[in-house]
Amino acid sequence: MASTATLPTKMKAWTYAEYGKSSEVLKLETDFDVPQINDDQVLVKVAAAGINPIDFKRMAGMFKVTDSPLPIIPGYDVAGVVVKVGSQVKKFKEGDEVYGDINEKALDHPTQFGTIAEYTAAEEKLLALKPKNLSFIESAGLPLAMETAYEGLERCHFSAGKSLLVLGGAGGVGTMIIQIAKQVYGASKIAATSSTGKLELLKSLGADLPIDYTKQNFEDLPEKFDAVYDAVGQCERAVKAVKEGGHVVTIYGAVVPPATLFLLTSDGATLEKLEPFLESGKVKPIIDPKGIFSFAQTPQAFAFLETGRVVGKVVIAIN
Ligand SMILES: NC(=O)C1=CN([C@@H]2O[C@H](COP(=O)(O)OP(=O)(O)OC[C@H]3O[C@@H](n4cnc5c(N)ncnc54)[C@H](OP(=O)(O)O)[C@@H]3O)[C@@H](O)[C@H]2O)C=CC1
Ligand SMILES: CC[C@H]1OC(C)=C(O)C1=O
Repeated sequence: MASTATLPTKMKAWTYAEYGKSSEVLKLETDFDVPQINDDQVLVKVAAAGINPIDFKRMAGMFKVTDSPLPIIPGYDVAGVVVKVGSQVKKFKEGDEVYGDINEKALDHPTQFGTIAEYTAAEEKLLALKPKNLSFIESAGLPLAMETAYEGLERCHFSAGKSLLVLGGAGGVGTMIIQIAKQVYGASKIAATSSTGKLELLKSLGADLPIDYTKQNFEDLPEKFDAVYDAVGQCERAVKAVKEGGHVVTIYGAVVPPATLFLLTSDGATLEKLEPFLESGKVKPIIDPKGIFSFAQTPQAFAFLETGRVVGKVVIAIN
């Protein structure tokens, strides 16, 4: 048990005390309180933090009604080392290398103390042991996007031999949807959309039919799909591409029946379920070649993610 004397009481953290654009409100604090942990939580020394669009949407105040109080440390995804465990914690001990999305419900009072900091706290049920073959940086980019990809396929009742259309195949979620549909579920055929320069990436991930949305409208194709997973907010068009009796899920924007919108539930058990596919390399973390930033470069990391053109993930190396 680390004596509390060996743990600092203050830490560096990127925070915002008002809602707004990341370029205007993000500030580096050097004496932020290290989070106190509850009995069912662990304290993690952060090695890397993954950022997601929810981070800058929340920062803009899109979800302030159900948010935690300001000032907020952004960041949902973490990879790091357990340095303290609560009295009820069973799964982890000090020194364990862990990762996860620290907010069980993305919009229901996400924690004030996010992951873009030297330390963060999380319920043990939201975390899993980091896959041994992946670095902290590779792992930090996985949790929220991979859990969203998996949950959406589950909600589509996806299964072996079925066909899938992915709208937005090159992003953090889309790159996971393609791989998981192929490697975990055994999809018979995967079509996915991106702009011209990312089509080869889609094929490398397992897409049989990459669709260049700058040249083709997927809904005009004669082929229809057992499931359509919309990760870009094109629900009205998505429902035109599904087979009779098929399923359409969306994770963003207006919902058009029979599609359904869902918000992911963060769960360490999902990470554990997918671990064999990560450790075997069948499912790989996809980080944009320009997507790794230092702690000091956090504003630049957000600026890059906010372009909406990222391939896979953006990750911030912290320790
Ligand atoms: N409901 C939920 O639980 C969740 C919702 N989300 C939301 O889902 C969306 C996707 O998240 P995430 O993958 O992290 O986002 P990213 O920022 O990683 O997505 C970037 C990618 O989107 C692609 N893209 C943008 N527009 C289109 C388009 N019209 N057609 C096809 N591809 C497009 C880009 O490819 P290109 O440059 O080729 O256009 C780019 O590679 C976000 O709005 C996010 O807020 C995410 C996670 C959970
Ligand atoms: C309503 C979708 C919202 O929730 C998450 C996690 C996002 O990224 C969103 O846009």
